[in-house]
Amino acid sequence: MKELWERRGYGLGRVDTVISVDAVQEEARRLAEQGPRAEALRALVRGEPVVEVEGLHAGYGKMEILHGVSLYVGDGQALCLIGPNGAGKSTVLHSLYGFTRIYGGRVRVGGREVTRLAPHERLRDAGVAYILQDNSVFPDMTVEENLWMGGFLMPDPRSAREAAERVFDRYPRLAPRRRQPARVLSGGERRLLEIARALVMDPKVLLVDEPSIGLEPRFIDMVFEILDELRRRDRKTIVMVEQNAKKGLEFADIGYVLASGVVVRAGPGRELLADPEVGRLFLGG
Ligand SMILES: Nc1ncnc2c1ncn2[C@@H]1O[C@H](COP(=O)(O)OP(=O)(O)OP(=O)(O)O)[C@@H](O)[C@H]1O
Repeated sequence: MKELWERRGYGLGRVDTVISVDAVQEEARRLAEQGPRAEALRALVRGEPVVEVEGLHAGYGKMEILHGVSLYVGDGQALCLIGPNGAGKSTVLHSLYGFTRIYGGRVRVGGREVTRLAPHERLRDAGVAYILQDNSVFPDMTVEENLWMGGFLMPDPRSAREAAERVFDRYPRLAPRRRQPARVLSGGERRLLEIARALVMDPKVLLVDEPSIGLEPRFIDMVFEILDELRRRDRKTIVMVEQNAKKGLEFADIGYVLASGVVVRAGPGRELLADPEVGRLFLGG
């Protein structure tokens, strides 16, 4: 109790806060007990997991947001996290990339322990790339400069440019725009550029935060087609958060429902989609 109190950073003497911290802890424990066991989550993976999260307690500063999250996803598989606002979905991605403080548990990628690695080490050494939610292009840089930025951890600028050329070859739609500032791109092209930039380092794992946010339907379909090809053809492992639960679960091999920092349900994406309880809570009945 004292430890959680300190993690949450509350001052002494606030009896109401003591009760609420206890309540949070109790609620998380209750939800976790009813939720799926680690073995059941592990069983959703084909073969060896590429990403393995075990009993993760993580948050920001002294505020614990995830209360013992386990997560497994394999080669060429996509896992989609859904759940209410504030459930901690983005915090799971942040923790996989090294943006959070970890209080307990561990994260392994490709069999390698990365729990304590910084984001740049996870990208460079473990092949984990993070595609931010919403507009993260550098608007005043050209399209090709944006792509070069994706190779900022490469040993020299030439390798970054060569890798960027390979990405241009793959997404010819970007090539005619290469010398234009990224700000002139449409919303869909920007999202494509964000994905393309993450691919410059040829990562194994793609963390994708809200790929459909702010896009028109035809661009949403384009983005999911690109992700599908990356999963099937390139055998990338994808962990995504998606507010559009229907779209996300239709796409994902594995779906997790997160609530109050705990995994409360999990299953093959389409099975979860058909789950009446999930439908009632997230799909409007
Ligand atoms: N960088 C941060 N620093 C401090 N607290 C944060 C930070 N990012 C998120 N939080 C807090 O963590 C909790 C979980 O937020 P998170 O964004 O992970 O939830 P989410 O399930 O992704 O929600 P949403 O669907 O609204 O994006 C919230 O209480 C939020 O205020």
